[in-house]
Amino acid sequence: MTSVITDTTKTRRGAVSLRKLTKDYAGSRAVDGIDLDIPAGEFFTLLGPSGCGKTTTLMMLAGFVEPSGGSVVIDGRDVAHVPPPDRDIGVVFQNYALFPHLTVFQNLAFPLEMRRLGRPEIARRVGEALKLVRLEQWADSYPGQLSGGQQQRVAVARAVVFNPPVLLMDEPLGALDRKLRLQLQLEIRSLQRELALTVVYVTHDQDEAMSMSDRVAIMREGRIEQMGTPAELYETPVSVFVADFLGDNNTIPARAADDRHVMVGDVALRTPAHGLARDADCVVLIRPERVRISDAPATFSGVVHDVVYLGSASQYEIDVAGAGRLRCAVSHNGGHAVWEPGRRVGVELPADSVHVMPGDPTSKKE
Ligand SMILES: Nc1ncnc2c1ncn2[C@@H]1O[C@H](COP(=O)(O)OP(=O)(O)OP(=O)(O)O)[C@@H](O)[C@H]1O
Repeated sequence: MTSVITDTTKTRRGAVSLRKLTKDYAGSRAVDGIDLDIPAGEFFTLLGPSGCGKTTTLMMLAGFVEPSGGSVVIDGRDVAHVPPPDRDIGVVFQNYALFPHLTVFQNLAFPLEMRRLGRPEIARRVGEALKLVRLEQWADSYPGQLSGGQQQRVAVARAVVFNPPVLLMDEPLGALDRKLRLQLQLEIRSLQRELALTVVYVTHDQDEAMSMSDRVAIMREGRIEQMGTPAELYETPVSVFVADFLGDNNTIPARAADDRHVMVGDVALRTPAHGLARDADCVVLIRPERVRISDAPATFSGVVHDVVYLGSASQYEIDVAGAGRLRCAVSHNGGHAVWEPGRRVGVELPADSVHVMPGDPTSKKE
């Protein structure tokens, strides 16, 4: 027997577009004119610090929050003012939101009854959805009899049981412990691929965003600061905010010299062209794993302040003249050299690993 759920998704429904989407709350702007195109079948994540407008954006997509302006278009249809049940969108929240007095089967049947499907069809679809999340044997249990992870799998099954092309998820794994979270990340990703769903996912956890998403939008104060694949965001951040939000980062105050150099203290550091005015204040960004240290003389000279053994790598803190205290991660490929605190080392900041930008070096992720 062919699956109703997988059959109909082959048509690739689920393209989502937001145009100048805005939400004002009593004089303050929570979402500030967001433009976004998410192709059908993409796993797209809104990532950002608390209060940046992720949930408000998602709720406008779902229809639970009325936009102050702009449009929400799904497969060419503007749904900005269409009630939630008529949008054909599945939603999963952090706090499962299952009906405690209904069995797992009845929870899943609910959205199908709302859509007035017949009993045999409901039984078939609920069976398929439970199979997808491997909970067939729990059909007659109540949510309170299930673990947190199982309850969230029921919530996911309930959100896809009526075969929506778009699934919205707001911090769905936030209440679970780390091990379970990693397992459910994999399960959600494989379910998304199997059903060819468009997923719009909200999280403030950068690792979760990086490991699950095709593309990520980093939000800041109601706007999208940068959008791209996880690798694009990590490798070529457009701002200190993005670089700080995704992964660890050294932020070094500098001054523009010419098109190919910036001054870090007294040292002229070669960098890619950056187009800053001569003598302009700027910052040099470099990831800890890109900082090179050695016993040989190098562009910079530093003294090891501290070293932490992390198993696969050692993390050094090095006081570098003119650059301040830098973090440097040295991975252990087989053996590894250990530089003790107090040891003088040569430090290189390779030109292909640094980003130079105007910016506020005090900007830190929350
Ligand atoms: N119902 C509301 N009434 C007034 N202000 C609101 C309301 N909902 C959200 N806000 C405000 O809008 C801004 C964005 O909130 P939102 O919940 O979308 O952020 P978020 O990025 O999802 O944060 P978090 O990760 O903490 O959930 C915040 O300043 C918040 O205080």
